[in-house]
Amino acid sequence: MDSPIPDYLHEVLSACGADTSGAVADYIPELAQVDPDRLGVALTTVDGAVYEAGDCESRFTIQSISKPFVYALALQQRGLEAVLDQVDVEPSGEAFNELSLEKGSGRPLNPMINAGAIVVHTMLGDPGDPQGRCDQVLAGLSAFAGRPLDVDEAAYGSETATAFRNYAIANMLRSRDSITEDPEDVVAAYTRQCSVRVSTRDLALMAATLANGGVHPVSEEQVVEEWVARQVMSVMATCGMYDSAGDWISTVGFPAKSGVSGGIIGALPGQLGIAAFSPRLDPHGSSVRGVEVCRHLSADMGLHMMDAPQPVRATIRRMHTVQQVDGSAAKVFSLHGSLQFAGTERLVRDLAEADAAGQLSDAVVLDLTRVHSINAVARRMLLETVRRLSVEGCSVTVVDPESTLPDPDCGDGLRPTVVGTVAEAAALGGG
Ligand SMILES: NC(=O)CC[C@H](N)C(=O)O
Repeated sequence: MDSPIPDYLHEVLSACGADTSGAVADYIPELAQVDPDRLGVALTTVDGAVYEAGDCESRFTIQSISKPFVYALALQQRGLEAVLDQVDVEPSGEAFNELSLEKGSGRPLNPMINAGAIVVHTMLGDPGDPQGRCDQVLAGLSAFAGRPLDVDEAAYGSETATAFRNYAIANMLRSRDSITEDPEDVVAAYTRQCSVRVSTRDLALMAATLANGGVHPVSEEQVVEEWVARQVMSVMATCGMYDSAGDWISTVGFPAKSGVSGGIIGALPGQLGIAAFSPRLDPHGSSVRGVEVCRHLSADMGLHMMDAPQPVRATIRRMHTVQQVDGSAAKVFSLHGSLQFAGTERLVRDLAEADAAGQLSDAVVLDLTRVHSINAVARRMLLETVRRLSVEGCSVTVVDPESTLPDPDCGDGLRPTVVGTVAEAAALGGG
């Protein structure tokens, strides 16, 4: 059987392909030369499956899509505090190339607009070493892509010759000591960052690395730590689409970043990296058809982050009573799915209510056979509940054949009995 997913992606491209509105960026002369009809989409799961349709192999310059990744590298190298000290994380509601700084602090508003990205760029490597910085940027972006990338020298030359706006921004930053090097050198190095060549497929893998907590889905390299990926995706969600960020997050609903060469990425934490490419841009500087492709994917595939997940009561699959060897009854709570705060709260509440109503027998069995993961807060809540029940004289047995709750230490020297099946729990009970 062939997977239906590539066929679906082809359908999305046909649905979006007819729209020829917008215009290629021409403030960078080299970008005005590209074939405006190119269109591609790629989707990568966090375990490394890549699906693509259309033009996914041809290369284009990464432009502003470099910003979240270089922000990630700076966070990893300098730490959150040091980076926040220089660049805030507030949506600007302005165009990407606005000459603006935050009132009061004088910092650029966020790292997704040029002012912020230029400062973040200078935070990598050793001060006064633009060459070393460019090497680090290229190595870092390559690690995110999982293959060695290169720089499009023609695009680089073309942009540095016409980067008047960025020179103005860099001079503004220099006048406030937000950057300390020569503004022209800084713009040149930042422009090299924007001129790194990628394919749509590369971008999908880079986005998937963020979605996968900083680990590349194929090379399995931990490119940045999990907290870094979280910080970057948060800022992409609020600032990645510049002055259309609010519309984007309410309609499409996943963290994203666009660039003036026509690329756009989306990262859905724990699930997917998405990339689309089509050079004609809307007035915000984002790909017209790339945005449309993302809208389709989000609507068809249910990718909006704010879509309510399954009702939490689903955590308790079944509640029943079993007879133990000594003839007494034990209450069995069979749980399933992935335990987080809300689902575990429901279990704790049911236990507390049953206890208060005198309906809880002296033996309780927590059956985790069908639970596939327990996060940190759910673990703490479960162990504390076991501890409290034990202190009240209730014997708690945990059925955990796959060790989903390893080392169940409740504190105070208390540990529940752990067995592999409910039958084993009943065979132990009361005896
Ligand atoms: N939005 C973008 O992609 C802008 C990147 C471009 N290199 C610039 O700085 O102007």
